[in-house]
Amino acid sequence: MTPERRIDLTAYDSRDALAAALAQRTADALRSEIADGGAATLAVSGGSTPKLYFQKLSRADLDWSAVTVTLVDERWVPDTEPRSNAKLVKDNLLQNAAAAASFVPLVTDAASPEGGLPEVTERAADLPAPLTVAILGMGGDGHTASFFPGGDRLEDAIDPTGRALVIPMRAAAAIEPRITFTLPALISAKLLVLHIEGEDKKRVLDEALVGTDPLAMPIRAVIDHAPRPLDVVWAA
Ligand SMILES: O=C(O)[C@H](O)[C@@H](O)[C@H](O)[C@H](O)COP(=O)(O)O
Repeated sequence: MTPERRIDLTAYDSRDALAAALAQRTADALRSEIADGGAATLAVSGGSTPKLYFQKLSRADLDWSAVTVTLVDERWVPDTEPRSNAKLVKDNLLQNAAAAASFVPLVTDAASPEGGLPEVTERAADLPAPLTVAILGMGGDGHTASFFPGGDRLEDAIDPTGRALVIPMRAAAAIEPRITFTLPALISAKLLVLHIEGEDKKRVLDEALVGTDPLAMPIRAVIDHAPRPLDVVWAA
């Protein structure tokens, strides 16, 4: 029996309204965590969707010096490259008030994510667990993070019982070699949100909700194993 696939979808009238609301929710969660424990962690995705959200969040009034920002996943390229998620975050999120945040990159000087894995694992392990906030995106093939269909380490990455925090990933659709937080690391976040925009992505989500194979559409692994209905924010 396929587990009932449950999501909690919030549709916004505009991408601007979505970005403002998601920035507010993120800031509230970070403030609350800082008030409780003195520090907070935020893991964000790359790609084109989150740019406006980053720009709005960068102006949030909170103690950014107590926040560590990292990435849900990364392309294994220098942070000077246009394809770098670290570059996207530095150019759009680590600006304004958020410039005071710490940033933990997922790329090292190693030639490959496999070679850099020990150091990246150490960086991830040094972050307070669980993540305070993790913001996921989704590709048109139903990938999220670097959980790509056909990925060489996909089964390990989406194993809900896996012990690895981060894992290398190679897949035709990924273009570059990748490094990604794993499913257990992401679904344990105190606030986990899937941020998608456009009619096409909504159709991809609808398809993911009716099918069953997480290897075919890895977003299904997040939906199936998240400890509560996956929080989805969408605007046309
Ligand atoms: O490194 C990445 O590309 C992301 O982490 C990836 O998982 C992204 O969220 C989706 O590919 C959606 O990307 P778009 O927002 O560009 O559609």
